[in-house]
Amino acid sequence: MSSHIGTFKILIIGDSGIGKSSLMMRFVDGMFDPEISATIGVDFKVKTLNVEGNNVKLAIWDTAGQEKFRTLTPSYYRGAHGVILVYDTSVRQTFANLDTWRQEIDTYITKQNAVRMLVGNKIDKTRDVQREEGERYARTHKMLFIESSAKTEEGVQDAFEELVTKIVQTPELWDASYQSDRVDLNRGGGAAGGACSYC
Ligand SMILES: Nc1nc2c(ncn2[C@@H]2O[C@H](COP(=O)(O)OP(=O)(O)OP(=O)(O)O)[C@@H](O)[C@H]2O)c(=O)[nH]1
Repeated sequence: MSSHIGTFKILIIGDSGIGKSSLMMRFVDGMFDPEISATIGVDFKVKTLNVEGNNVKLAIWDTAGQEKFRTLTPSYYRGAHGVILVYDTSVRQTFANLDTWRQEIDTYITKQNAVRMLVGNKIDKTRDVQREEGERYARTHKMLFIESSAKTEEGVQDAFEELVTKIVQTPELWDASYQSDRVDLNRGGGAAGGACSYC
C-alpha cells in the first residue's frame, strides 16, 4: 500500500529558449511542440508520481526565461522543495549563465536544503557543452545532474524521478514533525507525517 506524503513544489529555471516548458510538457503531457510559445510570467502543471512506494503530488512551476516576462520572482521560489536549473547543451552561453541563476536561487529560496538539479537539455542537437563539463559543474555546486532531450524524451522522466526521490529522502524538507536540529535514530526515512503546501 502506498501513502501520500504531500505536495512538492518544483521550480524550473534557466535562460529563455532552453526548453523549460518543453521539459514540463514532455513530463506531464508526454508531448513535444516544436513551435511552443515563450512563457510569460509563470506556467503551472500538476502531476502525481509514485516514488519508492510514496504517492507524491508535484506542483511544477515553469518560469519565464526572458527577463521582461519575469515578474514576482520571489514568489516562484517561496516554499519550493526542488529546483531544476536547465541549460542548453547546444548553446554554450546558456551554460556560462548558470552562475547567475544559482545566485538567484540562493537569494530567493526559502527552504535552504531544497534539492537542486542541473539539467543539460537538447542533447539531440549538435553539442556545444560536453557532458563532463555539466557533471563537473553539478558536482562542484552539490547538484544532481542529468542530460535530456524534451524532443526525443531521453532523460526527462529520470530527471523528475531522481529529483523527487531525493526530496522524499530529505524529510526535513516536507515533514512538519521533523526537526532538523534533533537526530532521532528510531525514525525511518520514509513516508510519514505532514503534508506540505506549495504556495
Ligand atoms: N531539438 C530540441 N528542441 C527543443 C528541445 N526542448 C525544447 N526545444 C525547442 O526549443 C524552443 C524553446 O523551447 P521552450 O520550451 O519554449 O523553452 P523555454 O526555456 O521554456 O523558453 P522561455 O519560455 O522563453 O523561458 C522550442 O522551439 C522547442 O520546441 C529539445 O530537447 N530538443
